[in-house]
Amino acid sequence: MTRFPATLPQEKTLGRPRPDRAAVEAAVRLIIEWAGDDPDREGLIDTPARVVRAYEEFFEGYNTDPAELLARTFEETDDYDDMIVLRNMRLESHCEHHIVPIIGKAHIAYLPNRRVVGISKLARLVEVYAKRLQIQETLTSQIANTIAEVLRPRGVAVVVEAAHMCMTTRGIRKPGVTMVTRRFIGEFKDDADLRRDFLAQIAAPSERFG
Ligand SMILES: Nc1nc2c(ncn2[C@@H]2O[C@H](COP(=O)(O)OP(=O)(O)OP(=O)(O)O)[C@@H](O)[C@H]2O)c(=O)[nH]1
Ligand SMILES: [Zn+2]
Repeated sequence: MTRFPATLPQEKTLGRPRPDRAAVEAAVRLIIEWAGDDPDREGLIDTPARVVRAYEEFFEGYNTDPAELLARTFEETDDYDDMIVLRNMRLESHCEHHIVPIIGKAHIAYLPNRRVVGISKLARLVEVYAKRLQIQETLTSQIANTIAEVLRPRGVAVVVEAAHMCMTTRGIRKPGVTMVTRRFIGEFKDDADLRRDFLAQIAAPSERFG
């Protein structure tokens, strides 16, 4: 039996009112002072503005509706009905607990139900959710749920493997540890052979073709 999530996670974040840039720069200046440095010295004077520009990049996923990204699909794929896999996508995110980088990779597969999507859109989908604050479990589920809801494929599989800098560079400090999260929907959930096939695909050595 094919199971899909009933609805997409609510996009409560889109269109929220935001504080203005000057207020955010002032907050960064306060952190510099709190750390014990002088925010007016030459090397730091432009830092609040730089940090805000950098954070704009890190959090740009709040500006895009993920479902809209996948809206443009190609119908009628002749008879292609096997899995479509996008593997080894670099993933850069920030954890919601410490706002510290999460670096890793994502792998996505889906079993089309006549409709396919441009492959770059799947990579963009990963990017949109990665450039928001969340935990890795939620990130993994959101990517899978959106593909399931918008494309209505026969199945979706998402695996994320990442290192959390909040665990490697501070706190417990365990460099080399990675976290693996997986979400299987539809036929990937029901069919252990299919799941193994997908996991073998993403484990295989990959060659750089270009
Ligand atoms: N499950 C999960 N935990 C995460 C993720 N990112 C960070 N964490 C954890 O979130 C937890 C937050 O725990 P707290 O005790 O509130 O924070 P903390 O005092 O900074 O904890 P330590 O990191 O253990 O020093 C930590 O255990 C982190 O390792 C994630 O994506 N998923
Ligand atoms: Zn963290």
